[in-house]
Amino acid sequence: MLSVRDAEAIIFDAVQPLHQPQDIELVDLCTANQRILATPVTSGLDFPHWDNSAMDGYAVRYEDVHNASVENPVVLEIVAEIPAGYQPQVTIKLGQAARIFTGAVMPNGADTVIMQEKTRREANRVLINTAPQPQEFVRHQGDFYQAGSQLLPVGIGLQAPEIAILAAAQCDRINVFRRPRVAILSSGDELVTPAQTLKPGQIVDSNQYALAALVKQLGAEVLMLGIVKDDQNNLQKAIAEAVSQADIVISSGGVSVGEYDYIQQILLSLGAKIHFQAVQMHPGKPLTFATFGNVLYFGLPGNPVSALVTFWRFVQPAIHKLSGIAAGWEAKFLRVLADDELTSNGKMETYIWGKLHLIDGVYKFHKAGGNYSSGNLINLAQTNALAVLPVGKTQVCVGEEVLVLLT
Ligand SMILES: Nc1nc2c(c(=O)[nH]1)N[C@H]1C(S)=C(S)[C@@H](COP(=O)(O)OP(=O)(O)OC[C@H]3O[C@@H](n4cnc5c(N)ncnc54)[C@H](O)[C@@H]3O)O[C@H]1N2
Ligand code: MOO
Repeated sequence: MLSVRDAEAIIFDAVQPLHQPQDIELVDLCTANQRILATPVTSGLDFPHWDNSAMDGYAVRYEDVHNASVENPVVLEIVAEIPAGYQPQVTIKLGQAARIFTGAVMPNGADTVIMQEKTRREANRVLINTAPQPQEFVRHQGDFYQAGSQLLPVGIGLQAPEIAILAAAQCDRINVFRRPRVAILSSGDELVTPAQTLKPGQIVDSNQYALAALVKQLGAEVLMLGIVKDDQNNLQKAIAEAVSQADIVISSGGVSVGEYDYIQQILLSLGAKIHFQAVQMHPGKPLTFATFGNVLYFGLPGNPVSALVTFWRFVQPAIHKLSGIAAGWEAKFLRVLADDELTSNGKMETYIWGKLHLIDGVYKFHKAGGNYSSGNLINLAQTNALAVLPVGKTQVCVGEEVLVLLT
């Protein structure tokens, strides 16, 4: 059976990131958070724009103060006060200083700033009682970056620091990649919506709502296509429509070997390339992955926990890669200590849901209590990680290191 690692490689290989010109859209800086930059950003200005003070204090000539000490303070005449935001009009001559504030432009003649705490003010004179380093507390024009230098490359995720950089560079409209469009449908005659009255044998479609929440959290657009009955015509129509509208189609249910599990046949009849139909993992073995050109199709197992585990392990990284991010789309694993004994039959890569607790600065994995069934949603609530036992590993003891996937 296909290993999880090989399945992941097949999926990544099939993902074509949204890098075409038609995938680029212009957004306001205020709505750019979490978007992916689509064109590089270059600075039009040096930063800092001018030589300026890094402290509230006095702008002086180093040659005046380089021998200052508590025993031999230097007395300078204050000839100007320079608040931030103004162009100084004076030139500081020998024996002179300017009162200056953090961020204010350095006046001509001055090359060093003495911080306020190292001085004593006496009317229009200042006593300097410490020798500074040459050019101390002056931020020089272009120290941080120069006009023409690239500030941000294509493919990075925009968060607070990048947004600050864009604002400082006066980029108030930014090219980003459009959000991936993800269509979700649930298949099964037994399914009803949460609002419908349950008849004997029926089950509420919870997968669609959970998957939609996960897709939205990743910043992608969701198209909820509802419940599709296990009828070949209905399913064929629904999948064809989903493929025409979306970059990724996710269905859940109908992928194992039951008589009514039509999905594989339908995918083939619609011209899909089916890459695999099972993965050596538990839960989640009956996972189908197919492509229609650049459109990805994930047929997730119907069992609610299996649907979420396969989403976290495979669909989430695929959405990340598709979104145009340049690096770091892979599933993220942490090495932590097990706080419970974890077991597997050793035949499948086994995913055990639970919670990471931070104890004395060390993350410990505590498995969820109750019944571990891929049909039982209840103990998945409030979990934040999946411990992963590789094929062949049947037991992880308390205190042993284990790899966890953050969810
Ligand atoms: N003979 C075999 N039977 C099964 C196998 C197998 O290898 N051989 N694999 C089992 C495993 S493992 C899983 S997982 C399931 C996957 O089955 P399907 O993907 O075909 O899903 P369904 O049969 O449609 O449903 C399974 C289960 O999940 C419930 N379900 C389905 N959709 C939803 C939904 N949208 N929201 C909530 N719950 C849903 C459904 O009612 C069933 O209880 O197959 C095993 N069988
Ligand atoms: O692999 Mo299934 O996904 O156990 O319920």
